Amino acid sequence: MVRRASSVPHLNSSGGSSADSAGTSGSRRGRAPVAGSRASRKTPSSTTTSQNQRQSSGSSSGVPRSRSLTNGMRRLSPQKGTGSSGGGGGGGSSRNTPYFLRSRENEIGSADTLEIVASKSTGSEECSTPEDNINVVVRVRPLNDKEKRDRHGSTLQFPGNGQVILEGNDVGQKRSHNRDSVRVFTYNVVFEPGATQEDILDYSGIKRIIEMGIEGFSCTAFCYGQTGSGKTHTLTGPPDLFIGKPNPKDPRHGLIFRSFLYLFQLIKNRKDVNYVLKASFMEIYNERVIDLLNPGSARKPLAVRWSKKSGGFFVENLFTVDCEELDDLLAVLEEGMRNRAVGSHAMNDHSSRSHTILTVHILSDQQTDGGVFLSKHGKINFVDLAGSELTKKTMSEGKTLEEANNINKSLMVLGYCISSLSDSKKRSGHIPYRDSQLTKLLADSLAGNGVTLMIACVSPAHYNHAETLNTLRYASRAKRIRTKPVIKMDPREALILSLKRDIHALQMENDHLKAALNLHHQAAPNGGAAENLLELQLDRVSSSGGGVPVPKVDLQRLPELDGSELAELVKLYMVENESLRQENNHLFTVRETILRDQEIVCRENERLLKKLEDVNKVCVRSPLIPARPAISPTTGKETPGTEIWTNPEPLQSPPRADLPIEQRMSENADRRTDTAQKRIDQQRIAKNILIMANAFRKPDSDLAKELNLNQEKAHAKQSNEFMPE
Ligand SMILES: Nc1ncnc2c1ncn2[C@@H]1O[C@H](COP(=O)(O)OP(=O)(O)OP(=O)(O)O)[C@@H](O)[C@H]1O
Repeated sequence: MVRRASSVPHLNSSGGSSADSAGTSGSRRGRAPVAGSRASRKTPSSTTTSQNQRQSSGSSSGVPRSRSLTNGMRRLSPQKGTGSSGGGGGGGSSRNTPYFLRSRENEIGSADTLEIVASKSTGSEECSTPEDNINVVVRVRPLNDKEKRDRHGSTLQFPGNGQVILEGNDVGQKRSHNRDSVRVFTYNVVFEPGATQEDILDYSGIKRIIEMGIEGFSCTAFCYGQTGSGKTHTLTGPPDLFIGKPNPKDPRHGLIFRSFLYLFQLIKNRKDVNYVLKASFMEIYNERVIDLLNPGSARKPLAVRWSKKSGGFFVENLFTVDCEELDDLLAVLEEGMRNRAVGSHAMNDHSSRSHTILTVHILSDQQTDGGVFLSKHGKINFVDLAGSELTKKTMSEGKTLEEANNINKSLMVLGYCISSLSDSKKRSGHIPYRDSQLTKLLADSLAGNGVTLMIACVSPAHYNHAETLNTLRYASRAKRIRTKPVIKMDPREALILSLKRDIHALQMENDHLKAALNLHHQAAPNGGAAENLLELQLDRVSSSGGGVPVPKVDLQRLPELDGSELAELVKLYMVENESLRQENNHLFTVRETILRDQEIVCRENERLLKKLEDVNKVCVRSPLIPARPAISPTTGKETPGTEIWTNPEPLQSPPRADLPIEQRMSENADRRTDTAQKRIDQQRIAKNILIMANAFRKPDSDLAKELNLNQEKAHAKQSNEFMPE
């Protein structure tokens, strides 16, 4: 039986355009004035809207504002497993660990680690990033009441490290001895049955997806799994949340609701960017695409077409609603949830009978430092797939059976696509996207230029062993798929931005090197040959960099420039760029010389230390001569006589196993970025130069003491920097 909302209030339409039609190129968009609330919003910012649509939009149930919602979110701290979960039976080692386990490999790139690299040679409009694997996490739901009543045990164990062990299906005495039937799967994160909805927000990688959506990437989060495994629960929470006015503080709210809060939080903090949000919500029911924001009484299906311009499929005439406020996005979610096709069968009272796709388009305009405007169009798809089902088990018949067949068929096509994409040999061949509406619309997320998170939902119960195994295999295959996320932007803007970035980076590098060398210059005013050498080098550097004129352009007028002027500007930038590069090369040569000198001094230093140690030993052995005061390797202060000099102990980081689990988890996630690495390198260089400069200044007798202390401090500081923040 299919239940639907009887009345369907309309929301603002984007003039019947497709989801793809929310183009961005070159246009300026001001942020629409923030109206008091969803109810008070009368006029859509950029769309034609009929009167009844506006009224309906205004009449949607009110939800409190983002501020109060955000405040209502509690901070997560690792929790212990509850007895009620029933999952993870026999897992032993994980019983008292947090529900989420460590991430195993690279997580999907975050907005801040993904450097935008515009293709300068072609002026391509795609700012690309390195290839990335699809991020796959697994969520295991708790045993439900019926399963507990029927005494279904758990078939899953959680050894940690992103692993899940599926026991054999041969329930009974042989189970634990039959090693062949035990399978181990590894994912980025595994959420055990006790994991909360907030855990999924915090640890699944969805936050990065949202950040990247804001940065202009095309992102997708989708839930896959058998019927009743918790997909809808994970994405939206239980269905009764959407009956009447939802309580924003309800801890059962799913990932979509929480993602909206996070999205608005991020947007609020970016005062330098103008954002325009639009949303659409559709379902694929029996291979027909229905607009959940405007299903109409006949639920007329919409056509899925190929767009030459965007190089992807899109749904024609899909409603796209302007969302100026959080409330508007929440209204879209509520509306779609009310209109989607839900049915009941033996395994789930509220089974989704369709695949749903909720898309949030994020259009942004940002003025860069140089006055250039950047327009980007990111989007985030939340996909709730209908569950695969064994019709014998669900006892589907009639309409429900037809739905089940369509669901299984489209999931099978999705499976073929995933399987082909995960196989490096088949990947370049034919991928059967066109065989189902679902795969057409997910094509970009799976193989294209998007960033994708797959949440595989499974049941721990023994009687679902086969389905759980299927899902885990499906998820493992998906994990092997590699995508290459790109930001689409205006080619002119991309080229100029990229050149300006290069110049900025080179200038920083240049300034830093100059500062480091000057430091030495000041530290050794009466230095000898080395100082002269440095001065010579610096003179050479400044004379080589001085001849290039810095282009002066009114960057506000950049869009008005014609082709030749623009080409001239680009040429100037490139010349400046080249000159800075040369200057930096010179500076690097100077640095090399200094480092070589430093090495010589270090060797001398070691020789002196050895000598000092020998002298100390002799002093200690002699009953007549009191031992010389020694220098503490840790404090650098003199210590009483009997103590002899010892080389400092190497600094040791604490054993990893002693760290709490969230720190072990963050060790992977917080791995050092290239920028951080560069910063550390720069600090290291500066420190070395300083040490050497001081060494030149001091008389020989102090050399050993001074160098040793400085090196020790530098070492300790560097070790600290290597620890995750
Ligand atoms: N992690 C969980 N914690 C508590 N209850 C859960 C969890 N996951 C699922 N459930 C409950 O299990 C039942 C089935 O979940 P849900 O409807 O989300 O499954 P589904 O995978 O979306 O199924 P279908 O494919 O049939 O739509 C619901 O009653 C839901 O509240």
